[in-house]
Order: sequence, then C-alpha cells, then structure tokens
Amino acid sequence: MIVTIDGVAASGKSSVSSGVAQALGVPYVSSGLLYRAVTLLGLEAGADLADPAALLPLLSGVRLEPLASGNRVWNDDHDLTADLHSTRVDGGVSTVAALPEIREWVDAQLRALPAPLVAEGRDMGTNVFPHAPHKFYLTASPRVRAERRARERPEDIPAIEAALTERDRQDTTQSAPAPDARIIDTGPLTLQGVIDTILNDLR
Ligand SMILES: Nc1ncnc2c1ncn2[C@@H]1O[C@H](COP(=O)(O)OP(=O)(O)O)[C@@H](O)[C@H]1O
Ligand SMILES: Nc1ccn([C@H]2C[C@H](O)[C@@H](COP(=O)(O)OP(=O)(O)O)O2)c(=O)n1
Repeated sequence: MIVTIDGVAASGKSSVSSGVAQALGVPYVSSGLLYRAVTLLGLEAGADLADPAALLPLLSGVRLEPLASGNRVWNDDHDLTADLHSTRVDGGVSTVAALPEIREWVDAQLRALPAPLVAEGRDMGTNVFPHAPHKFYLTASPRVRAERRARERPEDIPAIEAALTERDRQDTTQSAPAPDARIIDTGPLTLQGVIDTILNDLR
C-alpha cells in the first residue's frame, strides 16, 4: 500500500506523514529532502544550480534513509540532514527542482523503495506513484504557514511568508493536486487533527 501526501511549502507534509506512517507502522519518505540534498551539494561545490551536468556527478553517494521518526539523507558516510533546512537551501531548491534530469534521478530513488510506505512532496500522487490508492493534498494560507515555519527559522514572519509565496510560484508546475487526492485545509486543524483526518479516511 502507498499513501501519498502532497502539498504546498510548509503545509505540514513531513510532520503529518511521519505521524501517519508511525500510526500505520510503515516508513515515510520525504522527496523534498532529496531535492534539498542536491541543492546543498551543488552549493558546497560552487556548481551552477541550473546545470544538471554539473549536479549529477555529485550524487553518486547520496542515499535517503526513510526512518518513520524523521528521514535522514547521507552522502557516503556524511549525514547531510541537519543542513538541509537552511534559508540558503530554501533559496536554491526550486531552481534544482525545475530540472527534468534531477527530477528523474529523485523519482528513481523513490520508486526503488519497497512498499508499503507514505510518500510526501509535490508530485507523489500525480507523477511518482499515480496508482497509489490513497492520496492527500495539504494546504493552508501563506500567513498560517509562515507563522508555523517562523518557529523553526531565524527570519521574521513577513520575510518567511514572502519566501514561501515565491517558492510556491516557482514550484507551480509540479505542485498540482492529483485529481483523485483529498484536499485538506490544515489551517483550522491541529497537527494531530490532520493526522487523524487522514487515518480516519484510510479506515
Ligand atoms: N495543523 C497543522 N498541520 C500541519 N503542521 C502543523 C500544524 N500545526 C503546526 N504544524 C507545524 O508546521 C510546521 C511545518 O510542518 P512541516 O511538516 O515541516 O511542513 P512541510 O513538510 O510541508 O514543509 C511543523 O513544525 C509542524 O509541526
Ligand atoms: N516531490 C517534490 C518535492 C519537493 N520539490 C521541491 C519543491 C520545494 O521547493 C523543494 C523542497 O521541498 P520540501 O517539501 O522539503 O519543502 P517544504 O518543506 O515544503 O518547504 O523541493 C519538488 O519539486 N517535488
């Protein structure tokens, strides 16, 4: 069984997926972490983030570890996870995610993972796992999302809101909900409320 949970930036995908996966006793996978890892390695190498030929050679040692409590990304024996949610990576990741060659590489990593699993990102229900029987799409207003993310970042709420809105715009192409996804506005709900809504639907 595969459950897909897509949605806009900071809508709660990772936290909700982790909760749903733990309740189901299956792993979850965060596709955004792979795009973030490519971005980090590109930035560290001084590569042009719009040039797939410069990025692909950096990826041979990259591996996603789909722990239910929180995914980790490794480059050989170096754990990249703690550096993936910086403002610098946020600023470059949409450029990387627009590259078809990098999307193919991420999709191949994800499709190689054994089911059952919960997969979260932008195009899990449309492109990577179109035949998944259970699909969800999380939304919330830009202000609500910025207020949530402000608890995790040093910038103030208006700056975070502007950056989120710009990233939503840059990610529009791959972010359409699957026609068969259930759309959940997480704004009025608690995190546990979103998790319970999905678990009830699955039952
Ligand atoms: N009702 C809610 N639904 C989802 N996430 C919420 C909710 N309320 C607060 N959050 C918090 O919002 C933050 C952003 O969630 P996260 O899972 O990182 O989103 P995403 O993976 O979409 O970027 C987390 O700190 C999460 O706990
Ligand atoms: N399946 C996916 C997952 C993420 N992306 C892109 C779009 C996002 O700007 C970046 C980072 O995704 P991530 O889910 O980690 O970002 P947020 O936590 O929602 O802010 O990667 C994508 O294009 N396709």
